[in-house]
Amino acid sequence: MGASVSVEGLTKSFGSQNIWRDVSLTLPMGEVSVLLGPSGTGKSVFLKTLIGLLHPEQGSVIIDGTDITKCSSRELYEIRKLFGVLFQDGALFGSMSLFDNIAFPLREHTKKKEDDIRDVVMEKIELVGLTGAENKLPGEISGGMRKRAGLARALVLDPQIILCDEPDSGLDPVRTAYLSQLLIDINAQIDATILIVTHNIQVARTVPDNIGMLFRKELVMFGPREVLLTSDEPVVDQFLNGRRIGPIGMSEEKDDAQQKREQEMVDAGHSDGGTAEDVRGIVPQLQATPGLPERKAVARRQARVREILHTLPEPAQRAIEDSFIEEAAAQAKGREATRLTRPAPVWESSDARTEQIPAYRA
Ligand SMILES: Nc1ncnc2c1ncn2[C@@H]1O[C@H](COP(=O)(O)OP(=O)(O)OP(=O)(O)O)[C@@H](O)[C@H]1O
Repeated sequence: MGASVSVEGLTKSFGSQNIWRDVSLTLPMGEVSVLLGPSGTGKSVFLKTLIGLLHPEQGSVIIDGTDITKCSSRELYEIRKLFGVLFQDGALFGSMSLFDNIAFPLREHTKKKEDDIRDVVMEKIELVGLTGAENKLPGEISGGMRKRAGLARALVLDPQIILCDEPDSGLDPVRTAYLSQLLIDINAQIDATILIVTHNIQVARTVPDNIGMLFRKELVMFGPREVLLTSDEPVVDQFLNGRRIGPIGMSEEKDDAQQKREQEMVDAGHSDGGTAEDVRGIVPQLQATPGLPERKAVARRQARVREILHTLPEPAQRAIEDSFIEEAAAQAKGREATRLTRPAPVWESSDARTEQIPAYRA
């Protein structure tokens, strides 16, 4: 089971520039969460604060019972072993091969022999579809490959908490789909607590159990996907629909005059940049690959939603109840697919791997 992550009253500034203030949330243990927000709202700063790379001015970050804003550097070193982090740029050492980059945490934090390290590293390299590229330097491969190498490195210590900063940026849609499936499958297998920062609306709508939104230096909302995907909160609505109309502007927040001008243009027939269809609503969540354990996170999240269902607007209640029925049907189909086929996950069978994940090849 993943470790718990709880932040309370967190405030971060750089000099006189306040990034966000009074952020409180708990990442539900063993569930997948996504953090959204316009560029520059401090999502990466938030991830770095969770692992103690940046120090907040106020508030606490409790990881597995320890407040890392106040603990000793020795304790922080131990706590960091719980984490696997995929940084935005992959953060690989430029002078080391991919193999050595991925082996680095094992050599640094464990006493494993080189043979065992090789087994773990090659397993993770296969998992992310980089077999054959292990001797290359980061400068010799594409940005998407660097990203996948960063993910392999984030997974080598079998982390209880996985933080991914824009894992999909620089990836094509097919690889993004594989990556989304991979994160869901990892969660099904080890029940890790996962936090993903992304701008990808498709990922935000189909992958996480919980969604949070940073805007105007505050955490606007954080909660189960059912609640956010049916929310009328203007910022959430605008962001999930990728529209210009709404409180989010190109640089900072918009003033009323600009909002009015944009609304007039849309009323006159000019596209607002979103799709014609309203993409809000609860779309089915990605299921673990048939053959893997069912995700325990789903039942835990639905139980939380049931507790607050009566507090939500009527249309949201109806949409959520329908989504529960759909989810139960999808899970039943998954169980049936498992019973009929019992396929190994794609990366566990070498034959299947070559057949099924060519898209991950270098
Ligand atoms: N070490 C630092 N020193 C000073 N300012 C910083 C530092 N790190 C980040 N910032 C500032 O904090 C703000 C938030 O940056 P951050 O990278 O967290 O945004 P973000 O929401 O992740 O953006 P994007 O979606 O574009 O990646 C930016 O104004 C950035 O310049």
